[in-house]
Amino acid sequence: MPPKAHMKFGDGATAAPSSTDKSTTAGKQNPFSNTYGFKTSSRSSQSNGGKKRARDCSPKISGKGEAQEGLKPESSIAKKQRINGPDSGFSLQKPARVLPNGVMGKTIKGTNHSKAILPNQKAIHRAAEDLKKARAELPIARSKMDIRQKLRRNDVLLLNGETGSGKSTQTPQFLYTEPWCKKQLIKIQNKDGRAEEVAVGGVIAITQPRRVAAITLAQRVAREMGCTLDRSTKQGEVGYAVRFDTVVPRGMKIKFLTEGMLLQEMLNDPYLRQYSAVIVDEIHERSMDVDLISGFLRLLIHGDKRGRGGVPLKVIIMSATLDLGGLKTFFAKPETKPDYEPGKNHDVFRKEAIKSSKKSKEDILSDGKAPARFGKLKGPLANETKSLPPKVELPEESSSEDDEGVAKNGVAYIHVKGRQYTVKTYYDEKPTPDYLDNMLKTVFQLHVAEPLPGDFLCFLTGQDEIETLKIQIEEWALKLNPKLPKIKVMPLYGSLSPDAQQAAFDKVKERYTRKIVLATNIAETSVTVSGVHVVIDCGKSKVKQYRPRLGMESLLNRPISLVSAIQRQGRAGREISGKCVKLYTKEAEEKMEHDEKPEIMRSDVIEAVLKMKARGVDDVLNFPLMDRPDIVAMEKALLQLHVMDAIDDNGILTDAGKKMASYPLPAAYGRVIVEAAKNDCLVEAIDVIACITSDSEIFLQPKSEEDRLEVEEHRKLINHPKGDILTYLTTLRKYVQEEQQNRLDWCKQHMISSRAMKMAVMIRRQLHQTCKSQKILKELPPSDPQPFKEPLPTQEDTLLKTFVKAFVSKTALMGGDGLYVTTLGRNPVYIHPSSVLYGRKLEAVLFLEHVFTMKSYGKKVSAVQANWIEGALLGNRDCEKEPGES
Ligand SMILES: Nc1ncnc2c1ncn2[C@@H]1O[C@H](COP(=O)(O)OP(=O)(O)OP(=O)(O)O)[C@@H](O)[C@H]1O
Repeated sequence: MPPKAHMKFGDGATAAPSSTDKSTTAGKQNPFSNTYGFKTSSRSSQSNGGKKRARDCSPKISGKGEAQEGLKPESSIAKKQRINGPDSGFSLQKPARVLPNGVMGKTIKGTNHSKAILPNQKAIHRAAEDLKKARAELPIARSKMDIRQKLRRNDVLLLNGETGSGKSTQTPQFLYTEPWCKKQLIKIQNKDGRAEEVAVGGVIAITQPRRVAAITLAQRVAREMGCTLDRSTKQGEVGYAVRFDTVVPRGMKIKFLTEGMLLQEMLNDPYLRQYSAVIVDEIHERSMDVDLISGFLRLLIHGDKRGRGGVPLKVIIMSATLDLGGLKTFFAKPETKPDYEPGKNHDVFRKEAIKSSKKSKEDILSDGKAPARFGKLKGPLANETKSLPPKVELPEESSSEDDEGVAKNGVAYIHVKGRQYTVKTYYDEKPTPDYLDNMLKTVFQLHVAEPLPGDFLCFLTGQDEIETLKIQIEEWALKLNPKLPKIKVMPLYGSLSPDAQQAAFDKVKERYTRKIVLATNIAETSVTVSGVHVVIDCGKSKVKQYRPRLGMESLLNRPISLVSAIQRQGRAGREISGKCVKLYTKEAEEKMEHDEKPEIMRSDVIEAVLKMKARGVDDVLNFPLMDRPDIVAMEKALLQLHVMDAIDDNGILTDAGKKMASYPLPAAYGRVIVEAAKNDCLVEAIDVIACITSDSEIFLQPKSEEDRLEVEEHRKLINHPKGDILTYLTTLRKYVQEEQQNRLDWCKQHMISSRAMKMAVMIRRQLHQTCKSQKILKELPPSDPQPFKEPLPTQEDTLLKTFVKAFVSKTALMGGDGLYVTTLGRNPVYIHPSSVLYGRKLEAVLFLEHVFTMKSYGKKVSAVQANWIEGALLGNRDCEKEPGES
């Protein structure tokens, strides 16, 4: 609870809550204490439509107004909302049902099941019509013909446009009717040399770094095109594919999908035959998958097109913060001799980008006027400053075209200037050590000052911070002056259920309420969170870092890059002019790295190498990567794959390797599955892997001592003395022995994430099916619930040995000084407090994850035997020794 001394906001002199940290309170006295509320009518009368609405939304007025809104003529504000916002048009009419794409539907009498809603076609088309005007006003609309022309004459287009200019939603819609986008029946020669007729093209793929962006963009584009899109859609022009959720309707022309899904599709369709074009969106994120996709696309554009019957694949690369120089040379026709050097692009990009950022400092996002609300501020918002331009100019020669508009190097380029709405940026005056505390205060300062409608989107580093801040905001909100708008806090992070994620995007339904979305960087690119006017950026994010010395990956909290700062800022000003409040100084921004190092250069590349091999790349060292990791790292990955039997002595993918690559899992878990199939513990191994690779932690941490004692009591029944692997096995089996309707209670009792368990069950089902189709699982296990069966001690050891085989690099032995040292590298490692083995001294341990905080910790730890490790290192699968034997 916040300290009692906190006054209610609006109680008079000090509206800002007091802080335990006096230094951060200084200079942060709430400047709005006398200006909030609805009395100062002069402010409201000066306001724009949004501010006027704040008055309309005061409880008294809105109470009356809302009841009659459906009858009232549509106000100009409501009309504006309807045009710009996804749901606002219908919120006035109180439909009985709203379809997942935000469009009204009719319910068939006698049923209330959502699938039974017949979409009201007229309403859908009217919604699309209403959006037309807003679409026509997007900056990219002016480039429509140019984009079409360039792609008629060239196969590659680099499209650089500012955040919110309309790239993701409009580009595929400009292209799907193009003549080159028609599906064609083509005769090709198949592997056996025989002629075969295949369909090529007809669909445009557009990749997104994250599932939430793929789904929300698909829904928006469907709405703009006047078609339905939900899980029951059978016919329609727009679809999407993300893990565990694919909607691919008949007649689909545009498909949003995650980068991982496109790579997965390439396993079965290496020539991407179903596509006429692939749009790679947000390439600046430089995930490992996008780097691999870029390499494969380069091979498809410039290589042998026989697999596509000679039909070219168009490639469009898009970003607001695109590194153009390197990409131009990367995709250029080899015969034009671009000065592309694999593995060296990141530095080239960086130099060009920094040079360009320094060259031009005009504020392209700002309208140049001080915003009325912040004109006389003190404290963190006082230092109003102009934002850095997010664009990077393309070097002159690259746009050179012949008279027909054909780019000499095959790579066309378009820069879309401007965005629809302005964004004002504000910086902290001085650095603050506790960004969470700073965020909390800023949220309330702005809440008091900012009119409704106007939701906030706050960027934080991870789930824990988000959940902590959510509780704090909700506690503080209880103390607010009741005249102020209510607050609804919506978390948004990767491991939330899709429905919970979607809720953060929906317009808030409660009256006189401000939505405050607390997000990780999953909301950083591509997305439009409806209703958001203000972005608050903590300036940090969690970054995965490979530590070659330790041979392990860790998650580190780091300042974001300039590119991320621009993207975060770009989440404001999408439906109306906005503000971005940065919880760092202008100087700190100037010192930011231009961009994040590409993932492939800071990660263990074993996954990348396996993915390349599985997609037919024999010579991985010469695969065209924009940036190639250190040759030593690549060789190490090849060696690891060889040790795992994924590749043979000649570097050719083995059957085991093919299987490993087919699971949507890190290579080592794939290896566990292959090994478990041999050791007759496949079903058990799948249960454990499903829990571990669920997208959030299964075991929740008790928040109080009381909770801890209670949970410990319940968890005694699932905690296993041999460690976390067997604890996961017990947990999943105890969970699925419960009837569906009891599972939530069971999870609550054991403080287990019900959401994570549901995901684990889905992963488990997917793995059972894949293994069955690979014939390593004879039959699918009987469906749940099944009675709990404890494995025999020998079965437990077999399972642990199987994991040791795949994770031998993550084992440690007890040293003479009572500390664990890793088997490879001899580095000290400690058992993490979250492990059931915390504090135990054992002969040897296996840990599946590693984190580096104050110390080097192993997580998900199991007790193993030194001779199993030795056996695994020697590749001796049959190294048998009884427990306790020295
Ligand atoms: N889900 C949505 N709800 C409401 N408006 C949306 C939605 N998606 C897009 N828009 C509108 O369309 C505009 C263009 O969005 P789009 O995603 O195409 O831009 P973009 O150039 O790809 O931006 P970014 O580079 O930030 O991803 C937004 O600024 C917003 O006005």
